[in-house]
Amino acid sequence: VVTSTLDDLIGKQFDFVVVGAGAGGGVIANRLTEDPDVSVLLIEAGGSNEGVLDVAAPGLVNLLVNSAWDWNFTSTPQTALNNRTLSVSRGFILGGTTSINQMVYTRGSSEDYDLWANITDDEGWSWDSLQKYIRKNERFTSPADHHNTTGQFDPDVHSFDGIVDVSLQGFSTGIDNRTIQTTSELSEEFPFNLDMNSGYQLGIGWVQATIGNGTRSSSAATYLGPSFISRPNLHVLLNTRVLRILQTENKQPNFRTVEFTQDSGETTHTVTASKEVIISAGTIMTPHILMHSGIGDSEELDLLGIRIVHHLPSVGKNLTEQPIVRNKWLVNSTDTLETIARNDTLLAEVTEEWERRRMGPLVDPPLSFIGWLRLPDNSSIFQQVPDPAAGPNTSHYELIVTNGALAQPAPATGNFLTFSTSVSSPTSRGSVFLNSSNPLQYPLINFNLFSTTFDRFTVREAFRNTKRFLAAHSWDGYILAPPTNATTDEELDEYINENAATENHPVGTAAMASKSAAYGVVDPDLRVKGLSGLRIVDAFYEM
Ligand SMILES: Cc1cc2nc3c(=O)[nH]c(=O)nc-3n(C[C@H](O)[C@H](O)[C@H](O)COP(=O)(O)OP(=O)(O)OC[C@H]3O[C@@H](n4cnc5c(N)ncnc54)[C@H](O)[C@@H]3O)c2cc1C
Repeated sequence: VVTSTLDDLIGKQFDFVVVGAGAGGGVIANRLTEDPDVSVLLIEAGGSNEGVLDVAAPGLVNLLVNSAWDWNFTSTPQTALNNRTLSVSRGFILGGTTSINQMVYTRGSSEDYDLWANITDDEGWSWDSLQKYIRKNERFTSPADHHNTTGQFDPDVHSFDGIVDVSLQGFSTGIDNRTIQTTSELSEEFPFNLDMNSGYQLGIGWVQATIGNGTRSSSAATYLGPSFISRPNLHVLLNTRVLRILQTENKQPNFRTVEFTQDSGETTHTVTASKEVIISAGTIMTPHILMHSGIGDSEELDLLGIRIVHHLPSVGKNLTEQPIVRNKWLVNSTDTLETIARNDTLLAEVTEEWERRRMGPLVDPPLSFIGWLRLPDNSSIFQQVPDPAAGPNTSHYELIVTNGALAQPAPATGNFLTFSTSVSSPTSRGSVFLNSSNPLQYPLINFNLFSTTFDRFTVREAFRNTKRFLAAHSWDGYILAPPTNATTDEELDEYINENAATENHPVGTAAMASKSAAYGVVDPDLRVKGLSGLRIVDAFYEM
């Protein structure tokens, strides 16, 4: 049952109540209801994804940021970025952020998972242990144009019978050959990687995206899609905002009661799970709900007049984000994204092609290659700070190659090539904290971007390295002008400070730590430390 009407649930009892239907919530509600004797209520603040063209058509993804499907959060002023505030997107719709994201299917490096296992003291989080779940999730399918994909991925590291569709690019772009040629021309610094999802991520390779038949394969379309949603034991309540989790019995510390509203707080209701509540509201809203429930740093919550029920100081701390700069080169071509974006007739034509045949430029998100790269081992930064990457085969920065400008709306004139550079192993940490004791008010999100010398050094070097990539012969005659003439550290910093944004990959505010660690929000079984009845399943990260 998918409903926005509370009356549809009258008389029903739930073993589990899951808060938030994004990546984490969709999976957990689906897996729990595999057992017909287990009943689940999944509560989502946003509305249905049904029939939303911009969500379904991958090429329209840039219209989703700052739309009605986005929570539209804003960060606090970022000191290192000329005090600019940054927009923070999160999906406000069934499927959560998987309904508005860029769909890139990135598993990460095997060393990242092994670090989780190490820190949590739980082998279950290692790369090898997680393989069976990674495979259960993935269904690798043919791209929209059904081209021959030999040499573009490694079938051995994929599964072909999971739940979420994954495919390679389905519409080739004018820069594909030049990019591939550069990986042989400059193979030492920018090697081709046949499949960056093998556990060995370093190099440049073809993007794999959570797309099937040219259509977004979100958690709403898959785990909560037609094959599962009619289960009589699965209930989804839309347009419902969870405010707090309440202590169920006066027996501390059991939290199984969820308080919510459907009319901006005018009336509130509660539902109690007979077994457990699972919060899957994401990196921004999970700590927000916990803190309003009195679970957090007691001194800090006291200042807001929130009654403390469980002192857990790590809640909302450790916010980790990957800063990105979208570097835009002016190019000598009209075969780029802006040609379609600024011509309404052409846009209507490609939209019709997508609607009728699931073909054409709208079958892909606006990127065709990704690179995961490291600073050289002898970089001067490593004389000042230890290498923060999870291991020697894990990247420090990411390159994202787009055949056009990513600005929305498209620039009025000119054609572009964007090489976005992002710090993939950032060391800056920020926090999510409350603005007031009113759970309907948005929290204060402070990423604290570029508060470390490592992040600053890496973003500068990533830009310099990108310039070397584009100086290869493969790009002869293509590039007309660089995004900036900056070359010194000071000049580059000015450019970065005006142009850096968040990559919308925040993690860490409900961090996982070992059972014995005094810090962390959840243990390796995802139970909130020191409480019973309450787990967190969303974008976590180790402290
Ligand atoms: C623009 C953009 C592009 C991205 N691109 C990529 C990409 O290409 N590849 C990739 O792997 N990742 C990408 N990401 C990140 C990725 O989508 C997220 O990391 C992931 O979806 C996080 O999953 P989650 O379950 O933690 O939270 P979400 O998917 O955000 O789910 C949380 C859900 O909880 C709901 N919720 C929150 N608060 C409440 C409340 N109080 N009451 C009820 N419901 C609530 C939300 O509405 C939402 O549905 C991108 C993100 C953005 C914004």
